[in-house]
Amino acid sequence: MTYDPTLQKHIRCRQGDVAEYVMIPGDPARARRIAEQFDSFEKVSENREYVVYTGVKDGVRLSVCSTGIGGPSTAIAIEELARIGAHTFIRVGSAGGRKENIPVGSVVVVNAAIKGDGTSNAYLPGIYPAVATVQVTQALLEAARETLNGEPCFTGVSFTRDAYYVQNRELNETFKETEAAVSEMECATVFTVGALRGLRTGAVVGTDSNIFLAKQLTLEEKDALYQKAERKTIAIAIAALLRLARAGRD
Ligand SMILES: O=P(O)(O)O[C@H]1O[C@H](CO)[C@@H](O)[C@H]1O
Ligand SMILES: O=c1cc[nH]c(=O)[nH]1
Repeated sequence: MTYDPTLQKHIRCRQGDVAEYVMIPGDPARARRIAEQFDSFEKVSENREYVVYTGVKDGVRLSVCSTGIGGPSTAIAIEELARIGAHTFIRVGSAGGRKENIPVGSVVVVNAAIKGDGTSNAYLPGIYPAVATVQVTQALLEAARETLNGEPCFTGVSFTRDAYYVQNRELNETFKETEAAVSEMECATVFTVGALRGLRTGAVVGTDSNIFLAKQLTLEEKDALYQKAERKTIAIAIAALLRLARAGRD
């Protein structure tokens, strides 16, 4: 077998396999649903939590790579994708709403993250903020305006954390007074790895729950609302990447 130094250990992709513009959902099944929105696509690889598709949408080459749950596997995906040519990343995620005015099934463009995870802090000291790239956030907001036809789109900070089933009541209450809109497990890593490696990053999430709502829904009700939001997040992320690709990288 010929040795290919560009073959990446975890995502099992090599130079040429992925586009410069990549969507990075956590869930491998969502990666497939994203690729299905392209005009054409092929599965490039599948290994562990990583499944990679590359295709074309409106003449623009796009890829999608699932990252699994949490910072460690997400950082690996971004590092390896960047080594084979990707430079602009949009996380297309799910998240829990963290404000009473954010119903389940909402769309939220995340512009920064609280570094409550381990991975972002392993990359850069805690005092360095996790912030999305301005151009990517702008493109997401413009795409949301164009795609949602007047339906609401929230913007705010994500509380990124590692322990899904641990709630820190005190922090939750403190963050209620801030711009923290959602909680999830990858944005801080995405933004921090991007900052350190010279990559452009952004995020759009659909909410699948909200611990602050007085009336809690059943899992089935939440799933149904999330599915609708997910379709919107996918449309927004694709439209944003098309805008960014057409504008070129400055
Ligand atoms: O739906 P994804 O993108 O995986 O995102 C959220 O869902 C997972 C937890 O259920 C975590 O990865 C969290 O960040
Ligand atoms: O981390 C997450 C992801 C989705 N929904 C949540 O409530 N938390």
